[in-house]
Amino acid sequence: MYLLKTLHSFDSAHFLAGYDGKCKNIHGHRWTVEVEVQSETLIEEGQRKGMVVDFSDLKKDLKVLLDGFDHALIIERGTMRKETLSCLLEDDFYVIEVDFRPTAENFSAYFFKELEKKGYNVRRVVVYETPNNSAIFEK
Ligand SMILES: Nc1nc2c(c(=O)[nH]1)N=C([C@H](O)[C@H](O)COP(=O)(O)OP(=O)(O)OP(=O)(O)O)CN2
Ligand SMILES: [Zn+2]
Repeated sequence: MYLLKTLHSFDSAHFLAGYDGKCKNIHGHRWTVEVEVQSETLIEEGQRKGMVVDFSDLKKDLKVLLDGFDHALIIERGTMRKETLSCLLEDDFYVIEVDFRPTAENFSAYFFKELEKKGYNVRRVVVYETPNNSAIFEK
């Protein structure tokens, strides 16, 4: 089995609603996302001969996906008072609402599925919330 690995990072703020501790407050991370794709075989012809996928394509797709979250405030839908959210949006802050609690675990599953939608045979996605703490979603 061939495995290819690449990583990319983004900076964003989040908070864990209902968390009993400091993570209930809005705070930021430099999230680093490591992606592994797999294949039993290599491409046999053309520019990508001898490759699982072209690193350039994988890097570009991962960057597009992650850059969408860069410098955003990521909020689990329904966990911020409507008025507060409206004020942030009116003042032109970049806010993204997601349908999951924004933990490293949920992000790893989310990025895994998004990359699968783009056609990659994804083996594993690791999301580092800090250099020491990471969550993994794998097949
Ligand atoms: N299993 C998980 N546990 C926690 C997650 C998570 O995504 N998955 N997330 C958090 C918070 O987001 C928090 O920011 C992490 O804080 P902490 O563990 O305290 O990490 P630090 O490195 O910032 O800790 P210091 O002790 O301040 O260095 C919590 N748990
Ligand atoms: Zn956090």
